[in-house]
Amino acid sequence: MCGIIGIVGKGPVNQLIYDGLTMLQHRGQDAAGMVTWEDGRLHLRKNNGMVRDVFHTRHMLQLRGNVGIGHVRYPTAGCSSAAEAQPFYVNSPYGICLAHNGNLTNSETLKRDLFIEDLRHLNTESDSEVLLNVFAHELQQMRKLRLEVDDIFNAVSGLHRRCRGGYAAIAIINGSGILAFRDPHGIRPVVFGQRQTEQGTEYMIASESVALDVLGFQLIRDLEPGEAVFISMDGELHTRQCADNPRYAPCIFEHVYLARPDSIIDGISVYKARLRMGEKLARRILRERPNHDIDVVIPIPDTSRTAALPLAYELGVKYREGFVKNRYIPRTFIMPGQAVRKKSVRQKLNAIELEFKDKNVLLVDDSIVRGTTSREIVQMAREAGAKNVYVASAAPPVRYPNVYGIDMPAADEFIAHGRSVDEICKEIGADWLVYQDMDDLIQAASKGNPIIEAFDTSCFTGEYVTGDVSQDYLDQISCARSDDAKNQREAGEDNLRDLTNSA
Ligand SMILES: O=P(O)(O)OC[C@H]1O[C@H](OP(=O)(O)OP(=O)(O)O)[C@H](O)[C@@H]1O
Ligand SMILES: NC(=O)CC[C@H](N)C(=O)O
Ligand SMILES: [Mg+2]
Repeated sequence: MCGIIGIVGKGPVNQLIYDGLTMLQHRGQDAAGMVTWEDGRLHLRKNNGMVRDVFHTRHMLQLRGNVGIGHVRYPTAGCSSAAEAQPFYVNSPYGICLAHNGNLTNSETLKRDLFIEDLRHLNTESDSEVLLNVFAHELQQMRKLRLEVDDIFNAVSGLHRRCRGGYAAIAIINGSGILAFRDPHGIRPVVFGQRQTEQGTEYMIASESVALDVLGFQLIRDLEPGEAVFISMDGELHTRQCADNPRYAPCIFEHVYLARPDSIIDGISVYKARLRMGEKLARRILRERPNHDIDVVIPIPDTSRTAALPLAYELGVKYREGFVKNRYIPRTFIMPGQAVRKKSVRQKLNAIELEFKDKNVLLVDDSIVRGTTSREIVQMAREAGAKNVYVASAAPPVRYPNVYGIDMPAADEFIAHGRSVDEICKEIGADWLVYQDMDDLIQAASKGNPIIEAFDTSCFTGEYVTGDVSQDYLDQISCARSDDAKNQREAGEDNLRDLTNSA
């Protein structure tokens, strides 16, 4: 769940893209990048780090032009090296840069095809470089010096036929304009909007509408599954459905955790969806424990706060912010490696003792994945003097890997894997644990837009909307991307760097 952005403006776009990327920072904290276009030249800056660390004044001065794209990365493929930061660039045909949110599930096959049949070299392990090269190859097939809009859309159709998985992407094609497309299930989000200036209309495309709001763009709409939007360098907008069998099935985890609450995704207010999750969870609690003895509801900041408030209200119990969040520690779930995640939960959250002392507290989180947060937090609540510690999760147990752009590759890393709810409760050290029902979660999201009848719920149900995720593939990613595998790889990379330095 990286963040992507693209702007065709009437003046310099570097500061707009920088500001937009900071609004999408919650989608990727590992690396950031931006490319701008100016009279046939592409200016690129990307590196590991948060947006504020990657772009310094000297870089911003270089990022000239009225058209550009940007990316914040949370790796789901390859490694976390700066070489895999995005946008990626390919010089032929035309000069293209691409920023990708999602994960391809057939990238190994595509890599082979690209090398053997399309004679293309890939320089990293990133699936996004694969996506860019597939697109570049499809465009090259047109054999045109000057591209027509239909050529570009036909290339996207060709890409849809070859690529599998989740992908929302924005590309800049030298001399032509900016293109965005969304996979045929619309798994990852993309919206576009416009704003009027004295020089004419400016267009913006982004992962989440919050980036448009803050930069003063009005939301036009979401891209539909399989659809593409193209905005020429001089600001003409075109859209086309490019997939043969598009079917809406967006990722429900965007509504649970990934997206900001002030975004609207596929016509659904994420904020309202979370409020409904809280209400539904309260009703479940009342069904299971009509005579509960909860004294106070305490959210686990940040994401669960939206759901915890209506939950407390429905229960008729006080809502108290018993944990204070250190605003300088970012999201822990998307940090790379268990040791840093665990340490960061302690640095991030601190208990206010008086809200816990001698009370039966209900701690509310949006989701429990590896259990890093809940294990620590339950212990902190006890240390703060709580009498009984209950935990409620606004999403059902996460038991299956995600393969569409969330880095949850190894089922045995999830606390709910192979455990009953009672066993999970024991594992996190709580006195009682309750999860949201799957149907309630789907209703909480779909009520915002009844047109969307299906969601990708794979991490809860093991049903993958693309219908082509084999056990073999799941075994492969578990092997390649588990925390252990990453640790080993990173140790190897350090050795390599040392060797390189000493050479
Ligand atoms: O069970 P776990 O593996 O710990 O994952 C789940 C936790 O991680 C996320 O919080 P995070 O700190 O990433 O971000 P937030 O501040 O947006 O809640 C999420 O909101 C849960 O609290
Ligand atoms: N989280 C994402 O969307 C990741 C994009 C891409 N698969 C990468 O690893 O860089
Ligand atoms: Mg959290």
